Amino acid sequence: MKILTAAQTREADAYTIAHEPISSIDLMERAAGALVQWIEKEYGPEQPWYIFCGPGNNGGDGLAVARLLFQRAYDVQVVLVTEGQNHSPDFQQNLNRLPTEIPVTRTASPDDLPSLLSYAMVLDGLFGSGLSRPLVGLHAQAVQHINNSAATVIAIDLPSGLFADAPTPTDSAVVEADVTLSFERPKLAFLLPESGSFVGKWHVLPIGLHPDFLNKADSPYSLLTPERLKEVLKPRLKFTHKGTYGNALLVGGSYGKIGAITLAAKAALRAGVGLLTVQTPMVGYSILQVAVPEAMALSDAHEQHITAFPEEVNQYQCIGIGPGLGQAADTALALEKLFRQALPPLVLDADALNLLALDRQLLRNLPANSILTPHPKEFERLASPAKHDYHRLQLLKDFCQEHECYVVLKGYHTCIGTPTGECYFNTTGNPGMATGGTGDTLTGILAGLRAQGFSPLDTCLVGVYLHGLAGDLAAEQEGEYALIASDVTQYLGKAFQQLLQ
Ligand SMILES: NC(=O)C1=CN([C@@H]2O[C@H](COP(=O)(O)OP(=O)(O)OC[C@H]3O[C@@H](n4cnc5c(N)ncnc54)[C@H](OP(=O)(O)O)[C@@H]3O)[C@@H](O)[C@H]2O)[C@@H](O)CC1
Ligand SMILES: [K+]
Repeated sequence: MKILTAAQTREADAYTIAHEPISSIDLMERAAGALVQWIEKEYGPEQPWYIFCGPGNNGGDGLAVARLLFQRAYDVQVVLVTEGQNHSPDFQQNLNRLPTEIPVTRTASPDDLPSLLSYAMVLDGLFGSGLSRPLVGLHAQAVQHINNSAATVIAIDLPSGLFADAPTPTDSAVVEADVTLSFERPKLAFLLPESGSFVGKWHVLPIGLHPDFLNKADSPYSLLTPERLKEVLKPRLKFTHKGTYGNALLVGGSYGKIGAITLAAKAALRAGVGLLTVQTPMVGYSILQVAVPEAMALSDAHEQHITAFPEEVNQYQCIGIGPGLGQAADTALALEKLFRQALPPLVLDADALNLLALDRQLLRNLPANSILTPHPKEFERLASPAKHDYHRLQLLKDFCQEHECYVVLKGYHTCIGTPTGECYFNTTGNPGMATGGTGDTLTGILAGLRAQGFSPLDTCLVGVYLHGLAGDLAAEQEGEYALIASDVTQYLGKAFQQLLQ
């Protein structure tokens, strides 16, 4: 699902009005209808609803919703924060249509703002995608007033004060929503950590924007949806054997960190790889044989860390390097030597990335189409420090293009960058997965899939989605607090089943 900018959304709006065709006021009515349908499903008419409206079409949506909820016997009142501003035509028309029984507060100063009880519902229709500058004065005070209350806040389209696709200056006033109901597509701001925290749970409400426009719209940003993955992940075929599903090599572990490579190994097997070999330093050999009997073990000559990769690397269809690897000087030398050979596809994580960051020549020799799985700090060591989330996205696109690689930038909405400059945001996963070892399981999954012959892009898309989904299924049983990396691996089978259904 392509993510559109605020400007593209306006174009989609205009295109729909011209080509469906539909009048602008009817499109607003359709949007309001979608909001009300969602609200009716989730909330009964018991609580008082305070509908905050700004001067533009976001406020117009709020007014239309006020009328529709009133018709459904909801207890609604409207709070206008439009003093001294021109109303948009559709706002004005919906104000004219507002039943006279609905109380309307026209706010001229903060004293006019109604007190909001904890059980009240706030519908935030102050500003949407037409926000042109940070909120100040009475608008900012209205936002603070909402944020200081314990009321449940539902934002129309996006939380007021938040820019849809550009950095919102820190300490500017932004509504802290519990729920955001976004028309047709999510906004880029929802998917990034600095802005996404204002959004709460978000849902996309289709409002029938013209498919011709949506299909043609050009955007580097997409949301990962299961529909796309179902085309990639097929059931296994009759008469196949372990040779059909690839031979993966995982290299990592060091004294005290054999657990990391063990976690990766288990996940690679659960991801369906045909054969798995794991190379660890000597200290890991017995541990691995006991912990993962399905894998073959290779021992490095060194007791505590990796000093050389196997000679015959081309018998493998993918090499995953990094979990627990450490940053010893002779490990770095081994990596350098490895990169001088013709190699099967690579998945690089953790200390393999840190070694790349320390040696720019090594980074320049990175084989094309490698998959890198940094968290934001590791990524910034590889690229450069980011001033804000949007800057980090730009760095991601630049880095993937420059090094012809795929970067899985891990986070709440993990973002997969590609050599062609596209970015795919994941929607599975939960804060329970913010715990040691879940990154190692991801490396294992990716190496396992890549060895089975999935393209680097499909490997990233399927692997990242499944990893998050397994975490979600695990959290349903274990809860987010108690979730550990092994649970993710344990639920990987169920995640596959869900995706294959
Ligand atoms: N496309 C769709 O899918 C559909 C979209 N729909 C809805 O339309 C919404 C977008 O509406 P919109 O363009 O009228 O913008 P909106 O956010 O209401 O505000 C604009 C007004 O605010 C003003 N203003 C801006 N910044 C300000 C500031 N800092 N402080 C003070 N004022 C400020 C600005 O004035 P100006 O910048 O000119 O001073 C202007 O008057 C969208 O989010 C969705 O809810 C649906 O109805 C139908 C389908
Ligand atoms: K809003």
